[in-house]
Amino acid sequence: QDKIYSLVVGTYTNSCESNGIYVYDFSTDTGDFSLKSTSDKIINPSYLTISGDTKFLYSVNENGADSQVSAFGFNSKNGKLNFLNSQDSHGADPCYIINDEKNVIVANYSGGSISVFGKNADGSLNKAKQVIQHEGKGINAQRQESAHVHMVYFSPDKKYVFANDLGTDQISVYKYDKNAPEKVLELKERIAVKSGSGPRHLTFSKDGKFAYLLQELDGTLTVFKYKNGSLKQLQETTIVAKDFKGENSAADIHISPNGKFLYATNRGDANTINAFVINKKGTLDLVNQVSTKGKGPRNFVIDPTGKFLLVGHQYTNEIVIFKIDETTGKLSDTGKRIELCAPVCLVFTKA
Ligand SMILES: O=C1O[C@H](COP(=O)(O)O)[C@@H](O)[C@H](O)[C@H]1O
Repeated sequence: QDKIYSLVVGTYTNSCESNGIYVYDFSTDTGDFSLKSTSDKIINPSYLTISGDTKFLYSVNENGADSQVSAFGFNSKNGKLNFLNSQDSHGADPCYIINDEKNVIVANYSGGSISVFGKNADGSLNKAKQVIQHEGKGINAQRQESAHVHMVYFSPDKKYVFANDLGTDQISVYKYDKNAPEKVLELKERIAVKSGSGPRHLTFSKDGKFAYLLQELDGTLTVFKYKNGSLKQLQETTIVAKDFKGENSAADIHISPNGKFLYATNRGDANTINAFVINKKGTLDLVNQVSTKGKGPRNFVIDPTGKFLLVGHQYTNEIVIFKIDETTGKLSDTGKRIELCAPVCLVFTKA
């Protein structure tokens, strides 16, 4: 019997014809899929997050200075979305969103800020209860002219929130108090990373002892030992091939559910994905680099059973489905494609 999960995809709606959010059934036995529902037409729900009980979905609506954050009721069986409400994002171009049972937290890229929204019992969102403005710049005049928060991410124990700022080359570590009426986030420290590298996405090892940071502007991949909100650098490697010439635009990073392999993508002129083995010390050994078979691999996801890796291509308008070799970590193209406009965020949840 097939194991079926829901695959939920957030898209841009301003570059081609898209309703916004698309929900598919996905078989982790075969890699086959079928569309089961879409949202009504909404503006650029490029990033989304689903509540732990799968009853609610929260998305950003990237729209310059007029950006919003939206709440939906979600039926993970039939994929139906029921719009609840929207709130001002309090920062231009929100590009990452996370949630727990109490709050929704958003990274505003162009605005360089973080906003925290309390949840109501019916899943809808209150107005922002905390907005933190990052300040500063970096050495890359075009891309680092001001703060650009690219990701907010819970620590494995959810006691901290990490905020990667591409504009200032810093990871800000915030203590997280989910029950606080206003001051949910309190700055613990700011960690400087390589100048001009542009911190973008990070992930933690399965045992929570290591963190892996992907830097967009130069393709650096930094490995840290992690404990109680503190990061200690262990290794600095790269996703850029030695002979590569062209623009880098590193994008996304994830670890396989068995904890053995780490994958990271590069956009720009590369459009590649690197596979690494995570060794016992938490550091990375390169397995190989392959083409993602499209342009603009903005995000990717690994199915919950670890058999398939799906890459969303923002510019070639399709999700490419790779099979993972569970012994070596190598990817092979299944030839299966999900065609849709400008896919960005891919999330698996129970069906
Ligand atoms: O300038 C912008 O950049 C952010 C981040 O884009 P990314 O492709 O590097 O992830 C984007 O979310 C926003 O729409 C855009 O205005």
